[in-house]
Amino acid sequence: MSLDDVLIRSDDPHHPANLICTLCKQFFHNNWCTGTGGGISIKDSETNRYYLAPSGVQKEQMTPDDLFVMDAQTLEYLRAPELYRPSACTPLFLACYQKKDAGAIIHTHSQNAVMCSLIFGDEFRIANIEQIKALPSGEVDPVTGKPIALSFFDTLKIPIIENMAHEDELIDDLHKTFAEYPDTCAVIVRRHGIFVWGPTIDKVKIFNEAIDYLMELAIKMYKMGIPPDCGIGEEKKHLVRGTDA
Ligand SMILES: CSC[C@@H](O)[C@@H](O)C(=O)COP(=O)(O)O
Ligand SMILES: [Zn+2]
Repeated sequence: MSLDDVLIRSDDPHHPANLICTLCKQFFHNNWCTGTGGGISIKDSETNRYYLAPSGVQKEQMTPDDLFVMDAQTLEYLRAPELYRPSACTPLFLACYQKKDAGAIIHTHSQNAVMCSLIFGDEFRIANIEQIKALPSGEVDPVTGKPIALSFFDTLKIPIIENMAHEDELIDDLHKTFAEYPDTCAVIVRRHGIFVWGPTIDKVKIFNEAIDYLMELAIKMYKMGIPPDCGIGEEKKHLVRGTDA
């Protein structure tokens, strides 16, 4: 096998080159990555390489041959398919790798993220919902060294930044949210979608699914007049009568 092949060929379904393609197919069917929008980048921790999708392609139709591979140390491309440019989101993915020590990043154009960005101001908030427990609090257990999840009684807060004409123009606001929300694992981009990151692709997939569930629920609560971050038992006094049949 040539070096080019070695970078992307594996029988292991969990190899980053295979996983990016499999997950993008799944995300297409969730309406998260359609019409070329959205994408995934995964770091291979063993080889210290970033796997990146090409730009402007139907993400659900990608094969490992279409992927870019970058050396995480030198940031040089080890593999760059001639036909393509790397994803426009590459600078944002690199920021998550470098500043958040991410192992993978998922970007979707989820309509739930877009709707929440229209409903909320600078911050998406939802509280006291069981699914919140799938998300990290940012704290680490001093004894086990493992990350501590949010509690049922916590409020999930995700910053919302304004969209720009080009992805790379989001970089300053992304860095600002890293400073202002050191514990967040996601940023919503208004009228655009969401970026979610975490230590491994398995974790990021869980975070993205949990956040999307919570955004969908928040939209339903909002429609019923219930503030998504209202306290337990407070919902009844907000409920818009006659719309809950
Ligand atoms: C439908 S265009 C979407 C892009 O502008 C971008 O936001 C995006 O999500 C994917 O960019 P890409 O360069 O194709 O990886
Ligand atoms: Zn996008």
